[in-house]
Formats: sequence, structure tokens, C-alpha cells
Amino acid sequence: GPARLLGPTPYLPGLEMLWSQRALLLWLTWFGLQVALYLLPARKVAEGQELKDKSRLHYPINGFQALVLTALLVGLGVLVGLPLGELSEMLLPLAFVATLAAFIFSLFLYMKAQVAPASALAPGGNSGNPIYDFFLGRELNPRICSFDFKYFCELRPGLIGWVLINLALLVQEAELRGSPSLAMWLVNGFQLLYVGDALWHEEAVLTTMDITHDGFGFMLAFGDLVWVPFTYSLQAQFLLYHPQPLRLPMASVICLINAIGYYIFRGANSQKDTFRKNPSDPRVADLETISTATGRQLLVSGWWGMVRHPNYLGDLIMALAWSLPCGVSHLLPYFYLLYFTALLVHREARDEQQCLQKYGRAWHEYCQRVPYRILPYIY
Ligand SMILES: NC(=O)C1=CN([C@@H]2O[C@H](COP(=O)(O)OP(=O)(O)OC[C@H]3O[C@@H](n4cnc5c(N)ncnc54)[C@H](OP(=O)(O)O)[C@@H]3O)[C@@H](O)[C@H]2O)C=CC1
Ligand SMILES: CC(C)CCC[C@@H](C)[C@H]1CC=C2C3=C(CC[C@@]21C)[C@@]1(C)CC[C@H](O)C[C@@H]1CC3
Repeated sequence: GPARLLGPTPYLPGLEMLWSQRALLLWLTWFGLQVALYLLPARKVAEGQELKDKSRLHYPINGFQALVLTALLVGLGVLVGLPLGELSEMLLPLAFVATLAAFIFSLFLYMKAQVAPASALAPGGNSGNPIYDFFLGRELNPRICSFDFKYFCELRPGLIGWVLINLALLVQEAELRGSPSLAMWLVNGFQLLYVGDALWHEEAVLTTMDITHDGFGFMLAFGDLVWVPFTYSLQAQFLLYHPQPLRLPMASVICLINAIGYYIFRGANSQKDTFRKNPSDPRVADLETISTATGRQLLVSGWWGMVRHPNYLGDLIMALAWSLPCGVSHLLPYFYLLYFTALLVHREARDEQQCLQKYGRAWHEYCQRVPYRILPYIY
């Protein structure tokens, strides 16, 4: 039937539709495969930020390699008759299994934190209230030997799972309608670019607050393992059941919007990464900066002189481009854009607080020089 927002839901799936042994096996195979790919030799081993006890952890940089090997394995599987399209019919039981796994995994992490040294605990998530601490996560970098649970979960099973679900939806659409629609190609292409880019620049995740500040608890485990693959693929899920006519001129405009978003997102993230690694790198050496009491400097020209979070702006423009191929008949494909706006506004406020603590007066000066947070002249 046509997509509609108002009116009663046609039916609600019964509990029996949540559980499937096949989904459990499939999810465990998927998770096991990503663990195996993580353990393969890496092209580089990166150092994380300095910890409370002045030590630094090491992280394998082989996420992009995991994406390519997964693509090869899935491609081989399809060649020998793996019914990839059927995955699209198992999303509900798969999401249920992933939720159970995230819950059990977080219980394990909570218990593991009981025996962790105080220096290994996160700044939040150690209030003494078990529900709050279980949710936020007690340990900053829970590990067994060199296997880092948070770093692994951030970028692999969920992000690669997201593009695999998208691909399964594309294959299913081709089986149903003879060929994938232009809208489905665009959504798959844009989101593959985003995930490929995140894995190519995997090292950048080591400086995000998720890794350096937040504990690993149910919120992040659920976010990484369930929320990302099953809700970030909503646009492709929508397109399978509600095909949208999309003509070439409109498709070109949407591609241009995605390209502009990506240009800002990548330009801003790379400019900051380059500057943080080596401020005298010729690509950033001419940019204007503010000195801070910590010895680190803040950029006040280039992308970071336009707004205080140009990378979020680029990310939001891309989010819009991912929704537009789905037309404007329904709100569901715009869910990601709305949720992501809320997430980034909240994330920006948290980052602002941390930067104020770190940089004090210099941060005030930056805010005066660059008054807008995400959207020039508006916010
Ligand atoms: N799709 C999704 O679900 C999500 C995507 N993202 C994306 O991930 C990317 C990374 O975001 P996030 O981890 O939030 O943080 P950022 O990459 O924006 O990093 C913020 C840090 O950058 C440094 N910084 C801020 N201003 C300046 C400046 N003017 N000059 C130099 N350094 C500065 C500060 O750290 P310091 O000074 O210590 O270096 C600050 O704490 C973004 O593109 C975001 O959109 C993030 C979350 C979810
Ligand atoms: C808890 C929430 C409900 C869900 C949070 C999910 C996030 C942890 C991940 C979703 C997409 C991500 C990306 C990155 C890290 C993990 C999260 C935040 C990067 C920021 C890593 C650095 C790259 O330069 C960009 C990545 C974009 C996607």
C-alpha cells in the first residue's frame, strides 16, 4: 500500500516473528567473520591518545581491508548461489538477535569493569548507580589481550553490516522488479562512500570522544551493533517497499548535494587531522591560529574559521542527500536526518563543554572569532 504517516498501523508483527534460529546463526557468523578480519595482519598499528596513566594503547588499522575482504567473500558467496536478497526478509529477527547480543555483551563489560584498575575507568559511567553505569559504560577501553572491544565495535560489524543490508535490499529489489531503481543505486552509492571513507580514515576514530572519553556500555554497544545497521539502512528499506520514480535531472541535483556535503565533511576533518598531526604541514601552515595555555593551537581560518563544526555541517548535507531519493511522500526516510541533527547538536554541546574546560579563555576567543556552531548565520 502507499506509505502513510497518519492512521493506524496495518499490523504489528507478533512476538514469534522476532525469534529465528537462522538469524542467530547468521548474526554469529557475521560477528565471527568481522572478529577474524580484525585479527588479520594490519598495514599499520596506530597509537591512541595518552591515557590517565600516561600510557598509549595500540590499534590495528585494517578496517578498509576488512571491508574489501567482506565484499570479496560476499561476492564469491553470491556467485555460488548465496541468496543475499533474502537477508532483507530477516531484518527483524536479526535486529532482535543483535539487541540481545548487545545486552549480554554489556553485562559482560559491566562485570569486567569490577576488576579493572581505577585508571582504566571512564570519566562518566561510574556513579555507583548500576543501571546508569551499565547504560553509559564503566571502562574506557575494555580489552582482552590486544583485542579492543570498543574500537572493534565502532567501525566494523555495524558500519560494514549497514552497507551489506543496503546491498541485500538492492539485490532483492532487482529480483522483485527486474532491476534496481535509480533511487536505490544512489542511496547505496552515497552510503557506501560514507562507510568506505570512515574505514579508509579509520585512524581518525581514535581522537573522537567515543574512544577518548566515553565508557563502553549498553548505549554504545546497542548504537554500534543495532542502531547503526538497522536504522541507518531505513532509506533503502523504504525504497524496497515504496519504489520512487526519480529522473536523471533530479538525480544529478541530489548527487551534487551529496558531493558538496562530502567535500565539506572530508575537507574539514582532514584539515583538522593534518593540523593536529603536524601544524607546519604546508597544507595547513598558512592558516590563522589561536594559541592556548595547553601548548596546542586552534584553527581560526579555513574550514574551522567558517563555523565551529564544519564537519557536522557537511555530514548533515550528506544526510539530506540520502533522504531525497526517497521523495517527499513520507517522513520515514527523513528519520536519519532528524535524529542525526539532534545527535550532532547534543554532541556539539558536549564537545563545546570539554573544549571550554581544556582551553578556557582561548576557547572563548575562538567562539568570539567564529560565532556560529554548525550553520553559518543561523546556528
Ligand atoms: N554518522 C554518525 O552517526 C556520526 C558521525 N559523526 C561524524 O564524525 C566526525 C567526527 O566528529 P566528532 O568526533 O564529534 O568530533 P570532531 O572531529 O569535530 O572533533 C572535535 C575536536 O576537534 C578539536 N577542535 C575543535 N575545534 C578546533 C579548531 N578550531 N582547531 C583545531 N582543533 C579543533 C577539539 O579537540 P582537540 O583540540 O583536543 O584536538 C575538539 O574536541 C564528524 O564529521 C561527525 O559528523 C560523529 C558522530 C556520529
Ligand atoms: C549511540 C548512538 C545511538 C549511535 C552512535 C553510533 C556511532 C558510534 C557511529 C555511527 C557512525 C560513526 C562514524 C564514526 C565513528 C562511529 C560512529 C560515530 C566516524 C566519526 C569516525 C571518524 C571518521 O572520520 C568519520 C566517521 C563517521 C561515522
